[in-house]
Amino acid sequence: MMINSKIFNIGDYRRKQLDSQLDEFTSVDADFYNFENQEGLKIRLNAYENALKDMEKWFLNNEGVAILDGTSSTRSHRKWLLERLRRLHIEPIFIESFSDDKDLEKLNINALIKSSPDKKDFDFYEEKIKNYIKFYESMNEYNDEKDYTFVKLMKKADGMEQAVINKVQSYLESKIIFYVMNLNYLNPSKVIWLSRHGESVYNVEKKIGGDSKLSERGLLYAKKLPQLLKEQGFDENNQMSAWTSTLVRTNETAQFLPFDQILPWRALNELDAGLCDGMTYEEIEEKYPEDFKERDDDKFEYRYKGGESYKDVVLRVEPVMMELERQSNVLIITHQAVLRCIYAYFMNIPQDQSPWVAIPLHTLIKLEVRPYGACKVSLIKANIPAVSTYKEKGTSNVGEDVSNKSNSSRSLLADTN
Ligand SMILES: O=P(O)(O)OC[C@H]1O[C@@](CO)(OP(=O)(O)O)[C@@H](O)[C@@H]1O
Repeated sequence: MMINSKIFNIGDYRRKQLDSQLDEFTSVDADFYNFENQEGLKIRLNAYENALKDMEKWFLNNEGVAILDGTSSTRSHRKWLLERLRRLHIEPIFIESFSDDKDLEKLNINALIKSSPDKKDFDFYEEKIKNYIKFYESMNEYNDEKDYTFVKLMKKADGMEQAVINKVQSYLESKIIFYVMNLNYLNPSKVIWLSRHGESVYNVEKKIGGDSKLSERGLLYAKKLPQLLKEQGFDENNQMSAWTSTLVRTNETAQFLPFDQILPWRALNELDAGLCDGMTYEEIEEKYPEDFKERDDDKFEYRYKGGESYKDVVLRVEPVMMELERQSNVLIITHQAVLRCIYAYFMNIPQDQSPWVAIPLHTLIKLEVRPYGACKVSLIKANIPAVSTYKEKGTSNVGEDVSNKSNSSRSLLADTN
């Protein structure tokens, strides 16, 4: 949403603190979360103090949204926190998520075991939750919190889903609430599949933009795509949908998929190259040398004459990202620039670097999204030759066939978090 933001995770501060106190880090046990455990309470308050100090420093140089990621499940803690924040002239929104659904609890714990830096033990998390519940005071039940800005999201085992929103006072707050209401916050793990369209006639001719058909090799990729998904364990009984752009090359790539739903989105169309649409990079360099350089210097912000910038694309794909937050088992077939934006969102890649991520043709990308921001990437190569459409900074060369080169410096970072 183009809003600068930073996460301050209380668990990280707690771990840092304990790490320095102990010779070898041993994670806390579940009793640490018992509010009668004075030692545990002290350590956690201290972690909050340290996070707030860093947050204050961050706000000196940044405008935006700081996310204080910690549990504030009692009225007294929230009161303490609110006072501390107001002293720093920071106005908080509290976010509460509530569920009494045991199946969801299990799902969450199992996901945590995979990716949390704390104990990898089911009983530990069950015990920790029990300790929290003992002292839990929900936000909308107490009059003394009527002036707090908060959103409480509820998902009950009986199927009831509700949101309570209190005292929203600014545009930014309403944007944040819109965002969190769209998050599938209680279902922590999911798989998203990404792919560029098959090689297009324009890709072969080194032209950008346009609305050309697939090349012969591109069509081979389209035919192979269902098999690639199957080999990855995609189960035809699972409800799976593909989202494409409205352009011919992505629709042709999706044509052999045995899915119930294939949904074309205009928002997934390729970055609009405006006056340069249909040209090669060499032609652009020759005809508009200043623009060509300007784009290389700041590719994220540069807007083609009569066209778009990467920044414009990020804003335009927002509805797709919001919908994606709710979904799992979606295959998105789109274009080089749009895929970079989507990939950067999940992989936390800084804006200025995102337009330079190499996303090769004829490669299926599997993203396993997990809590703690960890995301596992696997690249599944179709082994069908294709040109490269990657343009290095400072040159106008593209077109080399890189489909069989693995681990080249240009390939997208695999298996990072
Ligand atoms: O931002 P750069 O690196 O120019 O990449 C975007 C370009 O990628 C291309 C291919 O060169 O996309 P596409 O995936 O639709 O084939 C162009 O149409 C588009 O202008």
